[in-house]
Amino acid sequence: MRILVVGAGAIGGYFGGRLLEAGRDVTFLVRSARAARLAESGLSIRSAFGDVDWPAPPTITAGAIDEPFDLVLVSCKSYDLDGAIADFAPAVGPETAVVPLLNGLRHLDVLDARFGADRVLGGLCLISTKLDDAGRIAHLSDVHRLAFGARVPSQAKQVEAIAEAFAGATFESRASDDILLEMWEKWVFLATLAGVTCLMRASIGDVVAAEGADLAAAMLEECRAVADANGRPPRPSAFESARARLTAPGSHLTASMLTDLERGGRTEADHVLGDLLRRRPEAPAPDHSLLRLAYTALKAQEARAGRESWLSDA
Ligand SMILES: NC(=O)C1=CN([C@@H]2O[C@H](COP(=O)(O)OP(=O)(O)OC[C@H]3O[C@@H](n4cnc5c(N)ncnc54)[C@H](OP(=O)(O)O)[C@@H]3O)[C@@H](O)[C@H]2O)C=CC1
Ligand SMILES: CC(C)(CO)C(=O)C(=O)O
Repeated sequence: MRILVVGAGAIGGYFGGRLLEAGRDVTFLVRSARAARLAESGLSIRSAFGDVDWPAPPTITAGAIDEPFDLVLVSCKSYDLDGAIADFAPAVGPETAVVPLLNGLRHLDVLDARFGADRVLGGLCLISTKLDDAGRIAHLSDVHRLAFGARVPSQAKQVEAIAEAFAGATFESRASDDILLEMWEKWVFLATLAGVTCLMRASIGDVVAAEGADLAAAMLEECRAVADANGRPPRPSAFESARARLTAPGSHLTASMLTDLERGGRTEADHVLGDLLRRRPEAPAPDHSLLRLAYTALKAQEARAGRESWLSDA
């Protein structure tokens, strides 16, 4: 199976690197700066499950793809999706499976519109990784799970082939019977985690220590209500596990969005929080929900960063 990993960042670099390590046929679609760094320093993963140091991993840049791949793993940020789609489109042929690993759900509509829903499977990952200053992938948690699954019955054979390709790599992979539900469940959890940890600029344990566990639980309820209204109520076990993780004393858990926010870079606020707000059947009036507060806080930081960079350019 020829696998194209779109982006060799925190997620693509981790799972792509693990697949390379397991001997799979992997190529990374990268932009010029990342291509140069990978050519010079290689792909490095630092993880409790074992490090990877892969000198000069196979890379390709936009414009050089001249035939379809069997699997395209999409691992860019949501705000780069349109550009990435334009770049990897030549890799998608009639038999290609596109598996996105982004948080949220809106990307499915975007990918469906470009490639057709029968090309686009569902996917998600549970892991915490970031690129360190040297461009290495730092794996920060003791979890590295990837789930994928068919959204239409005709994708069953592709799911089998992907399961076979992923088996034996150093991460947990699983074909899901209801990947859309799992994506909603992760979104409900993640939107709360991102909302709470970005608003408070602190870990879950810090928020609990400040007697804010009830706020996390209340935001989780707001997110669950959106999933319910969209016909995808989280299963009780998934919801209870989310609530326990979001209110756990001493927990170091934060969302990857907090790392982006603290770096002063862009965040996926629109994709993760804004899209959830948009999917509410009816907004309260006036809308003083916690979800809107968290979204507005992130958008205000974006506005501030834009204004400050405009001032420093002037
Ligand atoms: N990090 C985490 O712990 C987790 C992240 N996620 C989700 O995974 C997704 C990816 O996040 P993450 O890996 O952290 O993000 P990163 O920013 O670390 O990586 C994204 C990569 O995509 C690359 N990219 C963007 N556009 C293109 C393009 N046109 N061609 C080639 N490469 C491109 C970027 O390249 P360049 O270097 O050129 O900018 C960057 O290296 C997000 O939706 C995130 O929410 C999900 C679970 C956990
Ligand atoms: C919650 C977590 C760490 C799980 O993978 C995540 O998806 C993120 O922070 O972006």
